[in-house]
Amino acid sequence: MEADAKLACILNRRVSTSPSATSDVPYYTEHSATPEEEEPPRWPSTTSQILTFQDFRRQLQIHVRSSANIPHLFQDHINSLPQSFRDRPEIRAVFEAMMIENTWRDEPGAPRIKIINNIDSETTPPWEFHYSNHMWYGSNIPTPNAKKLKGCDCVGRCNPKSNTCACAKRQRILHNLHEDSKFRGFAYDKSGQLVFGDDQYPILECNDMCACDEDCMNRVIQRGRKCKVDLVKTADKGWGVFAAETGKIPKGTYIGIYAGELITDADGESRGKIYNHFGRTYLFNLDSYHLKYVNNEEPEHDDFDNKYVVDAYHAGNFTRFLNHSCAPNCSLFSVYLNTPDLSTPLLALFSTRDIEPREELSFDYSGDQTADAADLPKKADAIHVKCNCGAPNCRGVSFLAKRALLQQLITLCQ
Ligand SMILES: C[S@@+](CC[C@H](N)C(=O)[O-])C[C@H]1O[C@@H](n2cnc3c(N)ncnc32)[C@H](O)[C@@H]1O
Repeated sequence: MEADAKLACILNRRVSTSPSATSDVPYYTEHSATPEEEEPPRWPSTTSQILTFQDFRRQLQIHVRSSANIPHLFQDHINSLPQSFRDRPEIRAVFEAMMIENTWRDEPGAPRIKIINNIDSETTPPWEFHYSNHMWYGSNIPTPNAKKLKGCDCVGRCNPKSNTCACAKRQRILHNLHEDSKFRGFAYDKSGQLVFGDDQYPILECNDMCACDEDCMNRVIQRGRKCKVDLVKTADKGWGVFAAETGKIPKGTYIGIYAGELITDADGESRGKIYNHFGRTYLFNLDSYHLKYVNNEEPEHDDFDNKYVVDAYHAGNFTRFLNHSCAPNCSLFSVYLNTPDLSTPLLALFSTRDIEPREELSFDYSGDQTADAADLPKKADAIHVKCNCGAPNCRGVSFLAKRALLQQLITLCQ
C-alpha cells in the first residue's frame, strides 16, 4: 500500500471506543491540561514514518476530565427559555439529539434513545445534567498515572486460558480475590455476553496499551452499547429506562457505564443530604467486594468504608434513569478499562436475565438482595422513598445507599 494511503487508513480507523479514553480525536481537550495529560500522542511527523495500529494505540494517553469543567451552557440556555417553549413536543428531538451528540465518539454505532411519555405533559427529563459516558474527576481525586497503564503483548485475539496474556492473568487474580469464584477466564464468552450471572465479580478488559486486535473477546464495553433502550416516564418512579419495542435484551448484555462525577465518600455524604431533600438521588458507592483488598482494609471484615462515590446528578448518561427494583434484571459491575488505578473502577451495567421488549430495566440499589427492610428505619426521603418496583418480593423501601442507611440506623439507635 502507498505510504499516504496507509497513513490515511490508520488515521481513519477508530482508535479507541473506551469511555475513559479520548477515542479517535487524540488532541481533543475539554479543559486546561494538567502535567499528566499534557503530552499528546505523537503522530508521524512525515508520511514515510508509518506506525502500525497497535503502535499508535500504545501512544494514547489517558484523558482525565475534571468535574469543574462539566459543560452546562447548553442546559443553562434551555432552562432560560420560557416554560411554554420547553413544553413544546419538538424539544424532545433536541434532547434526543443532545444524547447522540455527546456520545457518538465513544459509541458511534449505539442505537438512538427515544423519549416517551404517555403519563403526563413533561416533555423531557429535566435539563439538569450534562449527557456524558465519561467519569468526571472531582478536584480532590488523584488522577490516574497514564504511564503506569500496562497492556498485554498478545497477537491477534487474546486467549482466556493463556499463561502469557497479562490481561488474562490479571482477570484470574481478580477472581481469586473472591474465594468462591468458579471463573478463571475472561468475563465474556465468545459472543461478548457476560458470563458472571448474578455474581458481581470485577471485570478487567484489554486496554489501549494492549497489542491485541480490536475484535479481541476481552473488549466489550469499549465497543459501546448495542442494545436498544428508551427513556420512558413511569407512573410512580419518575423517568425510567425500558427495552425498546423491538429490542429484546439477552442475559449478559452490556447496557452502559454508570457515568458521572467521581467524588470522595465525604463529598458523597454531604451531597446525599441535599439530594434527600428533593427526593431524588444519583449517588452510588464504589464498594465492590474486591475493593476492600485494594483499599488495604482488614480482609476479615465484610463491611468496609468505600473511598469513592459516583454522582450522576450533574453529569451522566441514560443509566442515571434506571430505577430500583427488589427483583432486578440488571446489575452493576466494577470494570477496569483504561486505568492503572485499581481503586477507581468504572461501574458498568449488564443484564442479569433476558429482558423482553418494553420491559423496564432496573437494578437493586443496595446491591444486597437479602437486605431486610423491616430492620431498617423508614423515612420519607430519597433514601427511603416508598418502593414502587411492583416485584412480589418488594422490600417496601428503596435502598439508595447502604452506607447512608447504616448511618441513619446508627443515628436512630444512639
Ligand atoms: C437514580 S434516580 C432514577 C431515575 C429517576 N426515576 C428520575 O426520574 O430521574 C433515583 C430516584 O428515582 C426514584 N426511584 C427509583 N427507584 C424507585 C422505586 N423502586 N420506587 C420509587 N421511586 C424510585 C427515587 O426518587 C430515586 O431517588
